[in-house]
Amino acid sequence: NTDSCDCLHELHKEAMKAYSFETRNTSLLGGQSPKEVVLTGQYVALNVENTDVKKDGETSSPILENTLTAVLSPSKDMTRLVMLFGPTGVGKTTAVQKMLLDWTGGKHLQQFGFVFPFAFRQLNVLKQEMTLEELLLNQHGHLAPESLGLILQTPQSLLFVFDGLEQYQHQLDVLSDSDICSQPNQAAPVPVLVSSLVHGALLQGASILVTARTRSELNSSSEVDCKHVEVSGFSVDQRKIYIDQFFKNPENAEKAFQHIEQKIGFQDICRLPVFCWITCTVLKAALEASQDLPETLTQVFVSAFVNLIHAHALGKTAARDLMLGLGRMAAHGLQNNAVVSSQKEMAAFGLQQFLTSPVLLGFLSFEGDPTSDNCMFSFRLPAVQDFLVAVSYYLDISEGKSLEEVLGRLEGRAALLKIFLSGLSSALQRKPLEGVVGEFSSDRHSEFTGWLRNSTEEAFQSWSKERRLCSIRLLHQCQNQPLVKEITAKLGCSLGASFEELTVWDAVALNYVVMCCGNLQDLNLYGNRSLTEDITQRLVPAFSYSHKLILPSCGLTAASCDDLASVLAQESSQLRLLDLRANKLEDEGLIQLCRGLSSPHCKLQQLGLDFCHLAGESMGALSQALCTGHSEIRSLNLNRNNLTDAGLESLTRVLRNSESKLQHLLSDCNLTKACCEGLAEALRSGCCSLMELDLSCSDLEDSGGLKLCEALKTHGCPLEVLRLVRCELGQATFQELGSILRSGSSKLKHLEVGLNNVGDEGAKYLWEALADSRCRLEILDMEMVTLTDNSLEDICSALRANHCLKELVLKNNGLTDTSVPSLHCIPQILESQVFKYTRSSTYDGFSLMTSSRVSNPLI
Ligand SMILES: Nc1ncnc2c1ncn2[C@@H]1O[C@H](COP(=O)(O)OP(=O)(O)OP(=O)(O)O)[C@@H](O)[C@H]1O
Repeated sequence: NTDSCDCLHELHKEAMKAYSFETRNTSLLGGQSPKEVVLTGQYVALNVENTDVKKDGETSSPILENTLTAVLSPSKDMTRLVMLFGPTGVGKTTAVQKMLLDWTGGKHLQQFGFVFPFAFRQLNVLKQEMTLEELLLNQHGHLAPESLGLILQTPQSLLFVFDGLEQYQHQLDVLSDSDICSQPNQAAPVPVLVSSLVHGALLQGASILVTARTRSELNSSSEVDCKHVEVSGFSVDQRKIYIDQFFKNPENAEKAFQHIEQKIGFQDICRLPVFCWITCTVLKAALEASQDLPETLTQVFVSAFVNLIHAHALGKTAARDLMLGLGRMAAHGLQNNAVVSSQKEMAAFGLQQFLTSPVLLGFLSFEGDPTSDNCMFSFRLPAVQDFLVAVSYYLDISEGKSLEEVLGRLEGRAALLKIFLSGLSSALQRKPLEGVVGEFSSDRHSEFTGWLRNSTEEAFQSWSKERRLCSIRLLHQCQNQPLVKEITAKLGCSLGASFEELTVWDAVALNYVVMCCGNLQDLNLYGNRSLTEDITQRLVPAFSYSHKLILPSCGLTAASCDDLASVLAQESSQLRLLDLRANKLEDEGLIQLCRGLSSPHCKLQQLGLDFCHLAGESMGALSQALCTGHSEIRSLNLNRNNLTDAGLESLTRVLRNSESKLQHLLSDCNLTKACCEGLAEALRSGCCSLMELDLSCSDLEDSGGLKLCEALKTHGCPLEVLRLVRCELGQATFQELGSILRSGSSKLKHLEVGLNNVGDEGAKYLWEALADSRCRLEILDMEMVTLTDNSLEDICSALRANHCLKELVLKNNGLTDTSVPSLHCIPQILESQVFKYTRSSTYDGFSLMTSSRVSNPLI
């Protein structure tokens, strides 16, 4: 018995070597036949994602074959059902074909004595009732009827593979008990046999592998152990392997790979092996003919379609009719989520005349006689459908559907369609296609251009980041420089793509748009966490065309600084403001950036480096760059770095340099009193142009504070804004500040000294100063300096006497109901708009600190 079973097993394996899930021929839009891919060694191992089977410690996505072998390993007598799913063209059929051939060759799935492959599409045509044994004989002619009893005796050793669930015209639902077929020799309709197998009623313990385009949740009975495995398509590395194999010529392979990675593939489309096949075929033809390579996705599809029509020598009228018929089929499929069309529907789409023509196989897949009622037709790739809908929009004005109608019917599923509509709106891009199908309608062209103009403006005024990014992609795809320039001019030459996840292809699109604009005011990429080195490198052209470049929280590291430096050093660079806040540049990054800052071409005026993980080491390079004589830097923000006193000391070189234009230095950076000596000296040097200095959050203490006061007292000290918040200052510094403000020699207009614990006594010096007519202070921030109601009288008299102050911040002090209402009664506070704001902010802070002790004075 065992011997005969072994013999049957070998016989079956031998026969399965010839089996093919699909009999399709290689076609431009469909790819190579899965079997050919495997037999010619073109198969690139695929990975899986989101699998129900997880292995501990696995970091990268596992290889598909290993996962399937593992998940199908029998553990108990329960039927195992595995759904292998992924979008069309991702390689499911090819993968199961590979598994089958591996099994026949003794690799993978060796736990099974017999693997029985089926294509769902072929099961549709079996209308008569039959037994499972007859079904097996029908599909696998090499089996002898008398051997089946023996083979089916041990279900655990059997694997049934069903490919292409979406092509199946029946459901796989659980059957009612009366409908179930439980015996291999019991006759039933084929859908009942299949469902009974899948749900474990027939041949319990057998394994079932089903492939489907979407994750289908089978309404399975409890006896079935159902697992899902998702095919994720080609990663970048796998694309590289595929392209190298495809081209053979390494130079062309590299060109094609770079071209796909940088320009053409996007929106995940190049994860699909079938897309790689189409694109490689088009690129290969162009490279061999020494033609220009397609620059956009639309150009790839235009080339593919033109090649197909040429290959079948179709005349213009026939080609146009074919495009229109396929366009109707595509629109019907997209609108109704219909995967297959019947022969009757094909006639309704106007494709009757093509049913017997070989050209149809170039665009569609079908099995058997295309004129028979049973034949079902489908597209191999949804992108082909989108392209056809776009082509027929421009070709067919007779049906009168407006663009809004066409897009509206597809609701959120029109992204790719818009790409093709935009691409085909370009005369240059559609020209080769017009050469074979005739001219596109100019009315349609105007309608689309108007729509693009409006939708782009709306997108950039909206909060939707997806819409903005989508607009950038559309503008790139249309390759229409005057139009892009006109639209961006209307947007005030300001582009924002904040909080996006820009891909390499988006970077290409963004570059194109900025180049068309020529002179961009702002480019705001705030919070683009994905600005990797690779992407910044590609964005160099866009960066150097921008006046203001906003890049906070973009995940930039030192690796990107070389590219940023090259932007600054470009002779044509327009950059005036560069905001790099909250990126982990570190000293290494800043040192590289300094290469650009010291270039004679650098025109930068404002540089934001706050919270960039800088320590003091890079300050030497920075001060050297700012002392070059041609530096235009006026504002430097180094807040929230760990500069150290030595780092700041290096920077004081810049302040002493008469050619430096630095006016604003923000460096709330954990400094100590040790930095004050050098700083004060620089401020007194007479060469310093610094108007704003922020040393908040540094342990300056009175000894540091007094040194700074020395500088403030010096005639000609340019400081107008000084922030010394939380600097451990005491009354001595406040006394000195008060006397400087009263002296009338200081230019100080804005003073922030909050979070220094000086109390009423310390603050008193500033109230006295405010009361003095020589005090020029306009803004005074005294948040949380432990004021109490005892200061009330001083504050009131200072405010009554003062005529300069515009804003006073008293948040988070110990003022209570006793003082706050009196403050509100001061005429200056009541009259001035700014005071009104300040008044409420005073109350906010006040209530925050002492809400348990006061009632709301404003009620
Ligand atoms: N692993 C692979 N290596 C090389 N080429 C592949 C691979 N997988 C698929 N292809 C190419 O992509 C084409 C489409 O693949 P396949 O038919 O297997 O996709 P599918 O997921 O079964 O699609 P559908 O859901 O439409 O049936 C193949 O004809 C082949 O040219």
